[in-house]
Amino acid sequence: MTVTTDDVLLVHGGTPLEGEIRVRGAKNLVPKAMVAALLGSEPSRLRNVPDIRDVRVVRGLLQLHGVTVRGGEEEAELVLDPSHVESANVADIDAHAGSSRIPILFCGPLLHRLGHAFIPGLGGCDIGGRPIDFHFDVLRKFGATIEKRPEGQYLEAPQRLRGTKIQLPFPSVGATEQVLLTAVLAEGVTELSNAAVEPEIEDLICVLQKMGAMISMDTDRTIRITGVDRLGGYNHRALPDRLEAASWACAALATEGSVYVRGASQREMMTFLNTYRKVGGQFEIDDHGIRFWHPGGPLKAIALETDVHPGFQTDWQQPLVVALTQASGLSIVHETVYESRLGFTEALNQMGAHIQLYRECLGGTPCRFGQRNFLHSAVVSGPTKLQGADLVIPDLRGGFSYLIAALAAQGTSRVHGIELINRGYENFMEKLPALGAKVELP
Ligand SMILES: CC(=O)N[C@H]1[C@@H](OP(=O)(O)OP(=O)(O)OC[C@H]2O[C@@H](n3ccc(=O)[nH]c3=O)[C@H](O)[C@@H]2O)O[C@H](CO)[C@@H](O)[C@@H]1O
Ligand SMILES: C=C(OP(=O)(O)O)C(=O)O
Repeated sequence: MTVTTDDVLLVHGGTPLEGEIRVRGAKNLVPKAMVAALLGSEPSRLRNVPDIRDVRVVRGLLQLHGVTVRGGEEEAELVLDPSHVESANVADIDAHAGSSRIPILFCGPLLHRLGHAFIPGLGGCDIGGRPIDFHFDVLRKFGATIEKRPEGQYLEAPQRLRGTKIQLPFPSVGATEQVLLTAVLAEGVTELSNAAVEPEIEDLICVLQKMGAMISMDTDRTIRITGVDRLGGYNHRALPDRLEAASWACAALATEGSVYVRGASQREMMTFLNTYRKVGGQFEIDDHGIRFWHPGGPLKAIALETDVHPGFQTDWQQPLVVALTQASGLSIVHETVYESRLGFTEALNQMGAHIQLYRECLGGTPCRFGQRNFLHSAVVSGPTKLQGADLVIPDLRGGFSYLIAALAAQGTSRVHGIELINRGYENFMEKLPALGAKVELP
């Protein structure tokens, strides 16, 4: 990884985080709702949009495809007008290669509108192989053809895409969204089984329904979509970012502080809240947010298994592991969604944590990774005193976890690669000092 000095944050640890911050719309919904606007024949309004890099990347991609994107009347509102997509002269799409995972979701909307699509190489966090085979299998079932080219994938729809029956091998969030964004304008009915049902997917379904789509969700992970001929625009307030909210909750716990997260919502965080309580963290919910705090005394070790919704979300795992280094006893963490999401613990060990990784499934449920030699289980023994260190951010949540560890540690840490955190945490450089964190740019 290339590290530049202007991408470094000095963190002087040992001060509890105290105060209030606000979370806006979810990183894992907002960019997809923006892509959905491409399906409409009228402008859409998206509210509660965070100023994060993944949103800026998708804004750039949409503009490249002829969508006019401007601020709305409300603060944090975007108005997306797709009237000129057909006449857009798409150039320089390669500049977006590696920026995020969202370009793959342009396939369905572009195939419907233009009959073809070009998808550059994808980015996103390096936490596993992250193949896109389900996406392409799904698109072929709708009738698309796909040609791999050195600079990306070229897709064509020789005729109108047709609804189909699909069973996902794993409830993939991205592949479920791919099906939704493609099926809504396809001819006939699509039945998707083993779908992901994360809150951000439900919110995307709400967006599509507002546009005129016909979608029903059964309790057994089956989603049925009846294609329509035309979709309008939407006016939607994005659901709050439950992942960012949980990150601040873990920061409060690990630094023995108290943080009110304005905008956090209980419904999407129930599983996290139960786990937080098991560890010994406390929270109080009101109509506008959730206050999270460390009540004093020892935290409790727990057994934790990540899973698809409604299980414990994998993106909550890394920040919580930092808090578990402060719990008394042995915590067991079994990561079942991404095969390489525990590598970030090596740096925590350099700070004084005791975390041992295992290839076996240490949770109650054997997962896809047990037989495949991946270090995907961890035993965290605590409590351990953390010391400041030189840290290089490996991925988005791992990066925020390093900030938490540096804030909880004695002494000063140099955290390299902080720009990556802007992908998913709005204004974190302002939020940290607002909570009393002693941070400075060198
Ligand atoms: C932008 C966004 O919303 N990112 C989220 C999304 O990622 P993303 O949509 O990429 O994650 P998926 O749910 O698709 O991935 C889950 C698992 O399925 C596998 N898989 C996925 C697609 C595929 O074609 N083939 C395949 O094997 C992946 O390698 C992984 O092991 O859901 C993840 C799981 O909740 C979250 O951690 C990410 O924050
Ligand atoms: C894994 C994540 O995101 P992405 O899919 O965008 O890499 C994340 O938000 O933790």
